[in-house]
Formats: sequence, C-alpha cells, structure tokens
Amino acid sequence: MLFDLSLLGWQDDRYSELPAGTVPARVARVDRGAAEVIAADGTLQARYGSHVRRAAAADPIALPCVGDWVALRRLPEGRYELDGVLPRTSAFVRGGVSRTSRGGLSGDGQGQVLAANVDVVFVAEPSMHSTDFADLGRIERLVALAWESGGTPVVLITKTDLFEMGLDDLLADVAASAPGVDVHAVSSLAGDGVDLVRAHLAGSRTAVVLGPSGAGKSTLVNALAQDAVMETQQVRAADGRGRHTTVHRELIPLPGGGLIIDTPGIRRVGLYEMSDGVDLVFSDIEELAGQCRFSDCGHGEEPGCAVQEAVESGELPVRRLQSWHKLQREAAWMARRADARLQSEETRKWKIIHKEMRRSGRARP
Ligand SMILES: Nc1nc2c(ncn2[C@@H]2O[C@H](COP(=O)(O)OP(=O)(O)OP(=O)(O)O)[C@@H](O)[C@H]2O)c(=O)[nH]1
Ligand SMILES: [Zn+2]
Repeated sequence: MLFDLSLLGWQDDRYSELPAGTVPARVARVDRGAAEVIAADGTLQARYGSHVRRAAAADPIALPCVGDWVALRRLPEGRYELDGVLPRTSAFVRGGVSRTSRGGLSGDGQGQVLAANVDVVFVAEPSMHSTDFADLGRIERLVALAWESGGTPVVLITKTDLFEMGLDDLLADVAASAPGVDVHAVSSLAGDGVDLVRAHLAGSRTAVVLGPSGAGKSTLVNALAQDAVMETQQVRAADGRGRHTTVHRELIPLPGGGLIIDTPGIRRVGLYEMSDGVDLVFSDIEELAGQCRFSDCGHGEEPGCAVQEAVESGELPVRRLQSWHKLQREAAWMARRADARLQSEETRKWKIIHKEMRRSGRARP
C-alpha cells in the first residue's frame, strides 16, 4: 500500500529536516522502545535508534509519542529504525516541564509528552450533565491548557438535543468565557454541528478532543469517522480475539480528511503548567489589568483596581474574576510543586556526586 503522507499532515518543505538516508513517518502508537509508524510504504514497526535512546535517557521528553513526525531508516536486514524525532509544532506535556519547553524541547527530566503536532484542540463540554448545565470554569481551564499546548482551541457544547432552554444564552456565556475562540453547538446523536467540527480538520489537520467523562467524545469521534471506527469494533468482536491482540490505532485518519489523536493519556489530561494559557484565556481581565493603579495588582482588595471596578459596574461577570483567581492559585501551586521536585532532584544529584568523589578518594575536607 502506498500512503500519501500529505493526508497525514506532512508538509514537503520539511524534507530538509530529515537526516540523509531517512524517510518521514508519523507515529501512530508507541510501545516501550518501539513505535508503530505510518510511512509512505504503509504501517510499519520501528525500533528506537541510538540517537533516540540517548536523547530519551537524558530527558524523557525526547521520547517519540503519538503524533510525532520521525525520521525512519531502513536497515539492511529489512527492519526499520527510528532515527530521530522532528521538531514538534505543539505538544501536550504531563508534569515536570519548564516554561521554555513549549513544543517539548526541554524538561526537568520528569515530563512526558502525551501527544504532539496537534493543530486543533476540541474542548467538549456537555450542555447538560445529568442535572447540571455546562461548567464554564472547566471550559476556561481546558481552553487555557489548549493554548498552552501550542494548538488552537475550539469549544464544542455537546449533547445539545438534551438542552431544552435558551441554548443561545448558554452559547453567549461560553463565548464570553473563551474570547477569540470558536464555539459550536453539537449533537452527535442528531448529527447537528458535526460538519462544523469536520471543517476545522480541513487541510489534513490533527485534532484531539478533551473534556470530562460523558461529554460525548467517543460518540463524536465515531460520527467523524463515520463507520470506520464502528467497523473496526465489529471486526474485533467477530474475530473473537482478546483486546490485547488487536492493534488499537491512537492516530485515527478520518475518511473525510484530517486526523484525531485519541489516547487514554490525552483523555485524562488535566491542568498543568499553564500561566501563558491563563493569560490568553483571560485576555479581557489582562486588558483591564493595564488600568489598575498597581502594576502587580492581584485584583483583590487593592485600591484603584480596574478589574474590581469592572465587576462593580457589571461590565465583567464576577464569576470570570473568581475563575481567574482560582486558576492563578492552581498555576501557583503547580509551579511550587515543580520547584520542590526540581530541588529534591538537585539535592539527590549532589549526594551521588559527593559519594562518588569520596569513593574515588578525591574528596577534600
Ligand atoms: N442525547 C445525547 N447523548 C449523547 C450524545 N453524544 C453522546 N451521548 C451519550 O452520552 C454518553 C457518553 O458518551 P461518550 O461518547 O461515551 O462520552 P465520552 O466523552 O467519550 O466519555 P468517556 O469515554 O468516559 O471519556 C453515551 O451514553 C452516549 O450515547 C448526544 O449528542 N446526545
Ligand atoms: Zn486590579
């Protein structure tokens, strides 16, 4: 089978990034020391070459992950080796990463990349969740995370067939919670809005779907994949083999073009290092903050706070400011936690170095 790599999002001007004698391939799935990749020749298994192993030993962020573009080398004996990971345009990283690491460039040795080269981040929030309405705070948090990854967020208010009251009011509230972000109403069951979602994938773009359990992520992916995913499941059921023997695709090319990355890790992705993202999602507050009397105003009890004034005048919903405070606290907590971990790593490293020096008799009193 010959695969047209442009359908996987490959851009021909990236050929210059490949080491001599290698071809491009996209990682569809990883498994300890090996990856399933899609190359022009089709789906192949590739082991990690020495470059990749060495880089990953120094920092696990260098490990290939689903969505990565990699340089693939064919070995003389007909096997394939993964020679290097090409620079990422975006990355979802879990834990232990410094601010400079957008795109997964450097970490503190603790981070893990969950998905790479994601262009569009769908934030799915159910219009109705049992008896509750859509949670605007959760949308803000996931939109911030989406910006932080380097992808473009798009909010999807799902299961709209269950929503009986003014949907337009809800959509207006959501739009105000995510300035500059497209918001669509979707009912995967009724088929409403699915085309709007699909339109974001034009040009072979890659997307993930974030959102709470029950938001309808799988149902939406099935609707986008039309029957493709359903068929796989039927085949799986028909051949009677256990789940572990069937290959579960984590990079799903859609029949209408575009790709979805769906992995357990990306489904559980929460709130990590994200102060840049917080600024972007709260651009309205950041703008008001420019008029506060103090440049480091915390928008609490400070005199001359333009943000508090906007709340009093009704220009800014108080819930917005509360969400901002909550996200600031979470971001500060995450940063403190990362610092503490960094410090204990540092202490441990020096203990080992001192011990080694004593052992080799080079220690000075
Ligand atoms: N009424 C209605 N129900 C929906 C819609 N989309 C999904 N559901 C139902 O909501 C439930 C949860 O949907 P899933 O697609 O499994 O949700 P999920 O986000 O993938 O959930 P997790 O797998 O737990 O993360 C299922 O019973 C779906 O049939 C919709 O548009 N309308
Ligand atoms: Zn202020």
